[in-house]
Amino acid sequence: MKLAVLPGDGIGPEIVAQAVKVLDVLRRDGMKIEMEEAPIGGVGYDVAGDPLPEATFKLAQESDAVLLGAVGDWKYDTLPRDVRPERGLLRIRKGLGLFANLRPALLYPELASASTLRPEIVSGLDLMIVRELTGDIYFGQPRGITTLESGEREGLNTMRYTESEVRRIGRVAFDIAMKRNKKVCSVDKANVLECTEMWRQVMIEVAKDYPEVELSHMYVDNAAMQLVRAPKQFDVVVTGNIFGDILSDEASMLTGSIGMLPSASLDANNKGMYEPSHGSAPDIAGKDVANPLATILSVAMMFKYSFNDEATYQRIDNAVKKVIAAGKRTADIWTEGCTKVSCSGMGDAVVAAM
Ligand SMILES: NC(=O)C1=CN([C@@H]2O[C@H](COP(=O)(O)OP(=O)(O)OC[C@H]3O[C@@H](n4cnc5c(N)ncnc54)[C@H](O)[C@@H]3O)[C@@H](O)[C@H]2O)C=CC1
Ligand SMILES: CC(C)CC(=O)C(=O)O
Ligand SMILES: [Mg+2]
Repeated sequence: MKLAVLPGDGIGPEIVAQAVKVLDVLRRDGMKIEMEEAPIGGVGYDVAGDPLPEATFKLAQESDAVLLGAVGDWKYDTLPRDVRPERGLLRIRKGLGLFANLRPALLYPELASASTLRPEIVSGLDLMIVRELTGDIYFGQPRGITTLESGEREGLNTMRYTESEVRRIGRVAFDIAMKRNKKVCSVDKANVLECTEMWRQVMIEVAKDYPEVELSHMYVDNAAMQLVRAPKQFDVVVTGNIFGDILSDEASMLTGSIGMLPSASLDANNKGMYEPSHGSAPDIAGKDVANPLATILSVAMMFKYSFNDEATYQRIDNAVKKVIAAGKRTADIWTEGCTKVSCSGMGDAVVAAM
């Protein structure tokens, strides 16, 4: 298999290096994996004047899967919007048709004490956020900052979905629910946003093809509250791009840290880009302290979702479980009595456990 490796900015290169170590173990054991690195985000802008250089996009298109670190740094905030690092990320997602973003929030039992919630509220937590990734307010036109005739500025974004976009992410969520606990909660703001009122109508229509699955609906403000009140009421949560972005960061803290939340971004044929749910964390970049487990677990997801290789998924996941059970923790999930390890130390520990 050919993988495009896009480390990106901030902690991106540090965490991706640990995931590559894991891939190297698989290679050592006989798996044929070819990896090619390319710039994206701020680094892409620095070397090619574009946060998604043409050669990077071509490599991603021609590869069987993409491994991405993260993009962004405060130093690019003054650039014109079209060349900011985050636009490179939005363009590669859209360009590759990666409309389905799976973000599993799963609590490893030994990390209950690192969760922001009491152990009895989170123990056994295993929820799957299915976030639509190529529509919504992140992509809707018109957008921009303009000056009105009155002289004051107006900032504008457009929340927009077509029926077919909602239907296809709905199907992804219901298909996943069929393999889990047959429960889908669709999160919207249908009481005030027409875009999401249509979202709700379509989810109800999709549900008719899945009579075994129980569909519920929740407004996003309530969902944000319920996630920290009683998160185990959820199994599969399906929602739009912006709500899913926000709720998945919130859900990550139930598992101990955003450094624990992997993700798969899939197209209609399960070709995918695998990336941690967090950003480039400029505040800790270059210090070898970031948690690489979300990225390593994203590699595990790559085998499960793009290569249909459950055994390799399990091998990586079990190695992570072993390391956590052995008490090794990066700073973000460290609690009293555990052994603090660096980002590279965590990568080495996972490799040893494999
Ligand atoms: N997928 C991506 O590439 C994303 C990029 N961004 C970009 O990242 C930059 C920073 O954004 P923030 O809002 O600060 O979000 P962030 O997710 O980068 O960081 C938020 C907080 O979580 C911590 N954190 C994140 N990942 C961690 C890890 N693996 N281990 C330990 N701690 C970790 C950071 O140190 C920070 O305190 C911005 O330029 C933003 O646009 C933000 C989110 C996603
Ligand atoms: C930079 C954003 C568009 C990405 C983000 O926050 C995410 O995908 O979680
Ligand atoms: Mg986000």
